[in-house]
Amino acid sequence: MPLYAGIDCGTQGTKVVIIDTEQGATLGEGSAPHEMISNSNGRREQDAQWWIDALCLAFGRAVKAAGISPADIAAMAVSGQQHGFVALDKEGRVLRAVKLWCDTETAEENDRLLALLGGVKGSIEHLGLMVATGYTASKILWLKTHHPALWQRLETVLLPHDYLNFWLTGNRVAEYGDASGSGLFDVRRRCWDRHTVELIDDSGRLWNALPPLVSADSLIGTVCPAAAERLGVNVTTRVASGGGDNMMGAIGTGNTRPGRVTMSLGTSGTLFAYSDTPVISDSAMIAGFCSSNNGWLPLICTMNVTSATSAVQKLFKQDLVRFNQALEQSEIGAGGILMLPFFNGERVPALPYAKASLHNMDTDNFTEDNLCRAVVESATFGLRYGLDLFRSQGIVATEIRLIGGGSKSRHWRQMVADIMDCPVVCLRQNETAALGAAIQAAWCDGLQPVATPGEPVPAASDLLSALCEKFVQLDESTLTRPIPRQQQRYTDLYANYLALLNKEYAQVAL
Ligand SMILES: Nc1ncnc2c1ncn2[C@@H]1O[C@H](COP(=O)(O)OP(=O)(O)O)[C@@H](O)[C@H]1O
Ligand SMILES: O=C(CO)[C@@H](O)[C@H](O)COP(=O)(O)O
Repeated sequence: MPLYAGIDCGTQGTKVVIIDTEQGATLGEGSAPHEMISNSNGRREQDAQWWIDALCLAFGRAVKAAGISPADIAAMAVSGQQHGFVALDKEGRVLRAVKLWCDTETAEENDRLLALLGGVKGSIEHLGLMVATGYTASKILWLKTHHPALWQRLETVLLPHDYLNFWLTGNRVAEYGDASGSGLFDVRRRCWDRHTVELIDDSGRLWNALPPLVSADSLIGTVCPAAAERLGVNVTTRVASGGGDNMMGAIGTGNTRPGRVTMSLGTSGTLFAYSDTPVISDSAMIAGFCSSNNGWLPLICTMNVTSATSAVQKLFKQDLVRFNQALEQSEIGAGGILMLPFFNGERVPALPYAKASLHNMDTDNFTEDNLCRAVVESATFGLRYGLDLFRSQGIVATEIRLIGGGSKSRHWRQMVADIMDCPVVCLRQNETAALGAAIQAAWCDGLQPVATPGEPVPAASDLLSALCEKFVQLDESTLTRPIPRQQQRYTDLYANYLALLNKEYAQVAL
């Protein structure tokens, strides 16, 4: 049985999807949550061991749901939240808690690095993108500055998905798509950028700590005995390159060729579109990352989507049913309340030091329902800001493929359609990053000459298209079109949001 597993280590949890390529079916899914260490300095960290424990739990649940023996899984791949910094010592021990993509404690180090690179222009010249707070590079400079003793023990720099690959196989490698979000990688030449690396550290320690790069269509090894025992798989189970979660979300939404736009309403909000050629945009806010199918993936990321909505949900001790009720019961515009949802600083626009704020409250509109609506509207306005940047680069969205936890809410889907003035649709398989990883595992495995003895190895892009065709299906029941009256109302409200943003952050070029 040709079975493949996809593992997605997201911010809030790990999800696993198991597929059967012969039947073209998803057999089972499992998930397990993660904790987060945070403080008001912008610290956002996780213990790498939590990911392994969640992986094992979610994997076991998916295997059980699929009703298969894990020993029958031919290959697997890992998708991971981007930009985290896993620092390993020589023995493969993790040196400290992992700073995540949403950590803004290293904003100062990012400012320093950006200045050393020669500002936005210099950063784009060297890397093809602007280093942003949240990327791995400033976290490395932070470790060197604040923890010199740990710095002396740094042997390898890994991203979250690379670390899980290391746990699975014992191999320390990186893959182009995820590596392109490190801030140490030249997206045009697809290699580590020595100049940037040496601005952080010219002793050779950092350069030597960067793992070799592999292309997205590679297998990186087989499962090592310790991991095989915990997962119940064979030591012959192959592990594919894997990639960043947005890169895998692109595969899992069929966004593997130009002309499609995916939007994710996860802990972060993202917007991305595939390109066959490097995308060095006029706007430094668009990150021209590489994809995890050997192309490019221009991407916009906002830091406050379900992280912001869950903060309000938690405040009112609501479950998701009650939260959605609040969206249903409140009116467009939240009675006039406007929020800037920057609980966590922000990447797009580049406001790493920003804090969230509420505006325009009076005794009438200050209700639980309005506050719930205000946070969802503001998080969605943040993505509209991103979509306008895409549109200004000629990236056309005629239909948005909507993924991430928030896309499960029909009220939120309607809001996205109205605010973006574009139809939106979800996928039948909601865990698109985990599905993308499972597809990538099948893809890499299918490209091996030994996989189908005697038969020619298919062209890489043909095989990937065929797999996407088989597994990526739109859920037509979620197709949501803009409602003209609501869309018009949101045009005005979005203008108010932009005016507020400009007023509050006039000192920043927005
Ligand atoms: N029906 C829903 N309505 C609103 N928000 C939802 C709904 N279902 C899930 N979510 C939000 O989505 C979040 C999880 O999103 P997800 O994309 O899985 O996160 P990540 O990949 O960043 O870990 C949950 O914490 C919750 O806030
Ligand atoms: O930083 C980015 C993209 O540049 C984030 O999108 C992370 O990759 C985290 O993703 P989720 O946990 O929200 O899926």
